[in-house]
Amino acid sequence: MAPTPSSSSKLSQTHMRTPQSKQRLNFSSTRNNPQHPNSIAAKENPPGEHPVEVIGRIRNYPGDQKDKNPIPFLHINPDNNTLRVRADIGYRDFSLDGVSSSEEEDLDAFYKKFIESRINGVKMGAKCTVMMYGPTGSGKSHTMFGCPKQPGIVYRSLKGILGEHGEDENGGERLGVGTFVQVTVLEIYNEEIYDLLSTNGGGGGFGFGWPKGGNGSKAKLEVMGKKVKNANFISGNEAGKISKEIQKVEKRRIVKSTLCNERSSRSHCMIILDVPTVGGRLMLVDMAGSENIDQAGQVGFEAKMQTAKINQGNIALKRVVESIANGDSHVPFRDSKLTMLLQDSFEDDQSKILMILCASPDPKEIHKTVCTLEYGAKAKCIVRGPHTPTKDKNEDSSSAALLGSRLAAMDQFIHKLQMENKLREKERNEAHKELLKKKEEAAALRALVEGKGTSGATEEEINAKVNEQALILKLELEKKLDKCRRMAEELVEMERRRMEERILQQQEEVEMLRRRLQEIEFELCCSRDGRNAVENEAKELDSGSSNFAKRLIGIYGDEIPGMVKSMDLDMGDPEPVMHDSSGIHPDGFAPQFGPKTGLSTVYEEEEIEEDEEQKENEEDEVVEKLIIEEKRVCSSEIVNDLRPKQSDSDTASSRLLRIQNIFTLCGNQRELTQQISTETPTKPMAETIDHYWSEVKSLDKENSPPGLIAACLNKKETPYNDFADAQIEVYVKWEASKEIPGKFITTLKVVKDATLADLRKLIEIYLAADNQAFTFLLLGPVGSY
Ligand SMILES: Nc1ncnc2c1ncn2[C@@H]1O[C@H](COP(=O)(O)OP(=O)(O)OP(=O)(O)O)[C@@H](O)[C@H]1O
Repeated sequence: MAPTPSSSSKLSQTHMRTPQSKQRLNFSSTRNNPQHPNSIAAKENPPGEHPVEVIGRIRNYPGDQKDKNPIPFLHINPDNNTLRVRADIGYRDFSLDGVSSSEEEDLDAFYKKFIESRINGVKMGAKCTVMMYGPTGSGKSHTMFGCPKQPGIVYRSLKGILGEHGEDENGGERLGVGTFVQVTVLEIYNEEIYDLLSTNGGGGGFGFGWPKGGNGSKAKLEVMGKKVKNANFISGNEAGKISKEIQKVEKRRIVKSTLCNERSSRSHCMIILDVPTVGGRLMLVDMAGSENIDQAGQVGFEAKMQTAKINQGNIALKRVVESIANGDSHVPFRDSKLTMLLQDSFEDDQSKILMILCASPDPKEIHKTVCTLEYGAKAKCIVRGPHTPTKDKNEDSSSAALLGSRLAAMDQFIHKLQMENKLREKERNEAHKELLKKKEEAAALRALVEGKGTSGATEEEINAKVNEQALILKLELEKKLDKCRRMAEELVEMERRRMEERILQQQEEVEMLRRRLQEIEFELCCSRDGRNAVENEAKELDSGSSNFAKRLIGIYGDEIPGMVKSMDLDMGDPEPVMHDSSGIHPDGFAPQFGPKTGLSTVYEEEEIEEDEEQKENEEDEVVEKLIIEEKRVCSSEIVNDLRPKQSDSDTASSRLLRIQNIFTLCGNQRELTQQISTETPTKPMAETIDHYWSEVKSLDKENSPPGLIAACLNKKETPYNDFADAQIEVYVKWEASKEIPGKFITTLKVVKDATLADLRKLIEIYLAADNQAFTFLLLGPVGSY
């Protein structure tokens, strides 16, 4: 912690002596007062000077009180130096060095009128003490510190010494390169001195009356002689920065609400502003309110004691002033900390004191105002006596001490400047290096840009290149597309050829089958009609496949005995005709034929009257439609048994009869099948079931015959035996639609409970055309044909 210039120097502490400490100030007694024209001193000695100047400052009415008191009791006389206090019984004039009303002169005007000249003196090395004296609420702090709109004397003085931006206020030449100030801020409270710039709290706090949000406890300082020891200070040459610091610490002052002032300063505040380069010193003292204990309205012993202690400084100062003014041999400077610190201000003949007496215009405050003015008038009367040789001798030693102090402060400041200079030098070097680096980077970038500019292509060239590349890519793409197209065409062609080959192959197979069929038919004819017939058939077969169909008609054209000729009973088709057990068709069409092996399904041609060419074509179609499968042969006896009796033309009764016959037939067949199916189903049988299963799978289940589907589905879960048990074989002959003419014969397996509708569905599946209409012609047990 750096000491204040005055306290840091041991020299100043030990050797500094108040020049006039051993010499009484001449006071204004008539006898000794040199100002008095009749005084002896005036005759013998040159007139002494007044070390204390007194200015009256009348604050404006607080709030709306002005309206309530239209007639002011304080009146400034035209000479501007006399203040008249009016009372009911008369008036009293107080002669001062100046009077100012804050209503007429704001702080700026007041500063310029009464303070500025003294600050200029400090700048030149003079010493000046400005102290605010007056009762609480009279505007002391306001005048000293001001308000945000109007800076007080403290800040204006700083600006006056250092200038706005480190230059002097008038914007002229600075007072040498080393013009700076050192500022110490002290607070005297309860007869203790505290360092408001200290934040470490070495001296402990008060615990009473601290302002809210204070920066913690303050350091307590000791007084050595007439100076404080180890006080912190702010040094610098920028008024703004220092002002900000003072503003901060000023808030740390102890304030308290009193009857007289809501935020009453309960302490004396002393701002010591040294200008080491010239030895100037400005002491700004904002004194606590000068009211007495009762006026302060404090209650309680402790509070009263505090008020008493606060007043101790005021009372001591009052006594000092009176003592000096009276020419007493002893001036009680040491009665209070305040007067100890102000001793130099009174005794140093180069020091001037400006006492600002603050007064309120409120008539209620008249008593305090009069007291204050009386006090000021006394202080104004202090006259500093002429110098004596002894004093000169003392002055010399004092001057030496002062010089030593100044030199120490200068050394300190120079050291500080050197450090700052080094720091700035370092920053400058770093900035310079950074600048060089940036320059290099900029040069490199420039070179890059320039290089690109010379070697690079123009925009048109770049565009042309891009277009060229795009064209190449497009051509390549088109080539690839062509290739793909060709490949696809080749593939299609290949596939087409393969399909053609397959068709040819299938045609060959069909041809082979046709031939095989012819052989079978031939064998069949041989077995039935004998050799001649066989020869005839062979001849017919040789003559073309159309004869095959013709022969089939010959063979199967008649209704098979025991078969039902059905006209789709469910759909109201023409009624089927039932054969009698003799196997004779009602039309006399159906011939008898015995058990036989052969086709389960054949296509019957009805008309073979067309010309040869047409016949050949139709034969080809018929051959293609042939479905050959192995067929089990049933005995004709069964058919005979199952065959219904000869039907008559009575439609209703014959229909009922026929239906009954069908179910009888189916029932008989079921019995037969049950007998047969005790054996394990043969492979063809299993294949047939599989065939139906695959057919049924492709069906739309909702529209499928329930019995059949059930059977087929059950077949999946049940073994063949069970499935065979559940089925019977039925011989069915039907006629397809007119679009696809022809008759079909086949044996079908149906479930035992199947209805004609189921059978119809089965045939639809068989035809693989759901929408294809057809008509039942015959229905009967297997082997009945
Ligand atoms: N000239 C003025 N113009 C405007 N307001 C003023 C003026 N003088 C004082 N005041 C206001 O009056 C109130 C009391 O003033 P101030 O605190 O300066 O009195 P004080 O003499 O310092 O009192 P204390 O001794 O109790 O600290 C403050 O709110 C202050 O702003």
